[in-house]
Amino acid sequence: MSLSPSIQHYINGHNLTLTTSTQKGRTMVATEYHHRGSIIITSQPLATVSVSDDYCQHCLRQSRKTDGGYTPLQRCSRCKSAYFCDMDCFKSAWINYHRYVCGDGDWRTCDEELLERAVCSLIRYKQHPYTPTPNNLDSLPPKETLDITMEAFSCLQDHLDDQPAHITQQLFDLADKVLQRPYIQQQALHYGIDQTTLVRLQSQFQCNGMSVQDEHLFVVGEGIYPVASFFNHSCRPNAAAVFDGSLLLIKAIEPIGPGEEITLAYIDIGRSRGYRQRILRDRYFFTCDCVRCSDQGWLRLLDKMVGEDEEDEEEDISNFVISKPYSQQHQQQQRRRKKTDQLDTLRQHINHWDLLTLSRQYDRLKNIHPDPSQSLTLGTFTHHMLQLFTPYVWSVNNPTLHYTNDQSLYSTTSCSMMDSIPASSSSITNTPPVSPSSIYTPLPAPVSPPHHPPASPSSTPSPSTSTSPPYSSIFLDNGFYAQFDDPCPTAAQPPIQHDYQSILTKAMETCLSFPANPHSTNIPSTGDGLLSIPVFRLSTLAGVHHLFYEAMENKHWPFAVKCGLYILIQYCFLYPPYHPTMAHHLAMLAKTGWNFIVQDSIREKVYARGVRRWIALAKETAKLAFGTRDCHYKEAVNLEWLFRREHQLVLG
Ligand SMILES: C[S@@+](CC[C@H](N)C(=O)[O-])C[C@H]1O[C@@H](n2cnc3c(N)ncnc32)[C@H](O)[C@@H]1O
Repeated sequence: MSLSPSIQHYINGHNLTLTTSTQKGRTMVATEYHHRGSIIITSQPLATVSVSDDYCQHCLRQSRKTDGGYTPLQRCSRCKSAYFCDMDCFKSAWINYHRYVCGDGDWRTCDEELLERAVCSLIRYKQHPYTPTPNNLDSLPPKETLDITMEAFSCLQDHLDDQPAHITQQLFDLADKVLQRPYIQQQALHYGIDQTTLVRLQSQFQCNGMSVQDEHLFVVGEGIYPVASFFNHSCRPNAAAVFDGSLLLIKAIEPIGPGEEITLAYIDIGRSRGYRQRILRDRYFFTCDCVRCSDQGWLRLLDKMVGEDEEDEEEDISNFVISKPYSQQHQQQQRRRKKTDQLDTLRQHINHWDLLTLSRQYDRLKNIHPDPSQSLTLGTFTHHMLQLFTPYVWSVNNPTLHYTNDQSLYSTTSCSMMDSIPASSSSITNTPPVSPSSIYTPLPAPVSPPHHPPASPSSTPSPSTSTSPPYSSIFLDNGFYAQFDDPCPTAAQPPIQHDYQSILTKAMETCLSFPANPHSTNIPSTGDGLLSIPVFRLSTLAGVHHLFYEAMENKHWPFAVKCGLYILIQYCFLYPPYHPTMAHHLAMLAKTGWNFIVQDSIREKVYARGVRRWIALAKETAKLAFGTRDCHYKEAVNLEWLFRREHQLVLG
């Protein structure tokens, strides 16, 4: 379907263009350079549904920040069941939808409410068509007016012909039900909105709907975002959707050059290949051919490495079946027992993992490898991969980060932090651990070219002869530099590749060379008397996630730090370095690490280096993934300030 001139103008005004391909349909392509962290375009919702009473039903914010702090949500005084930020949100919600359903006592499914809301929006638009003001036509970048949202909506793909018959029947049933609502019936008839229209709408929702997330990546609602729906999917996307309330922002998580397609991930890319393919096929009706899914793609080894997690998926699916036959129940019991056993084994690995010894042993100047004849433990896997990944995965990706041999690591006079110091922190004299409430942020269900020229072998300092190791710093572009006690890539051992793809490829090949790869039938012992576990597998990651939250709740920081480090390594494989999920995890790791060293007044320098690294990476990643107004960034700035202020006290 061809696009109207106003949508074309809107898209072109954001340095984008829509091309068409036979394989993917419309494809959003950059016409200019979009730098990493920039907002490519925003998208207004046509309709949203909040899935929790903790969020405003209109703007999907949890509570609104005012000068006096946070204002709690207000309950509708009539129905006492709907919550809103304030009178403005309440009035808008009332006009759009709430007035029809307030106090009617009916329970609606999410799909049903979304359909009703969308139909109400359509009717309202037909009643009051939008007239553009000259201002809107001239502004650059152009604003998303209501007619742009509605026009984009009118040409969304629907894949109605691809729907199986039984699903189409369900769509017809719901369409019937919604058309009988008194507040829809007459108006729908008047404007020619019939059953077929509603069936098509639902099919459009299926392949264009988006989950709305809060700043902690919790799903808080579902929404239809017509402009954002022009973007295609990739399991290695170069852009990500983040939300400011109900407004969707598409952010570049990679530098995107003119002519490059801009892609989002429709599903969690932390899931297995089988899971992703199934959802993309059943819900979006296509087979993904991205760099991770295609046999020729540079990331093709990843899914081989992390394996399938069919068991977990089967469990997810069978939880929806209310009455299960005996054999199914028995199978479920067995699976639960297996899961408990798996968690016990993981706990043993983590308890056995000596963080201090392994941190010193796997020093980046020593070229220590785990024994290739024995399977990896969680600890040896994590420390071995840490050598390859951090901070190199970030530094090769970001031209504003670079290395130096500056040795003024602990000097508080070496740079000005004043711009970043939070006003409230200046009076702190004795720093407590970071408030647990700010750290209990559950994970979601459950981010180029080389910038460092390869060094000639002769320029690589030898670890054994080097008296002053080539420690490195990373400069952040706001004038502050966060220094890393890590050798420059040219000096690090095992050798660091000089571009992102090579780092990941090398890491995947390294992992797969160990006997504990997920496809080994006969996994040897770990050499530590521990049961072998498939360390790179997604089911192991899921287990460690579980233990991470458990440890944070119990304020068991050393245990939590180890889980957090392992999860970080897995995320380095699964997510691009500036992906929101990565930023969120780094923020938690930084807080966990800080609590670890502060609570027990730990003085080991190797720990301080680690914590400083996580804080700096959390700040850097949050800034680009979410922006500087986001809570992750502000928390990292606070932590950074605390760290610099307190490290003298903590470390002596
Ligand atoms: C949200 S729309 C994206 C825009 C769409 N290409 C269009 O023309 O409107 C989702 C649909 O686009 C197509 N699509 C998205 N990503 C794709 C991909 N990586 N490969 C093939 N088709 C894709 C599928 O048909 C999917 O159902």
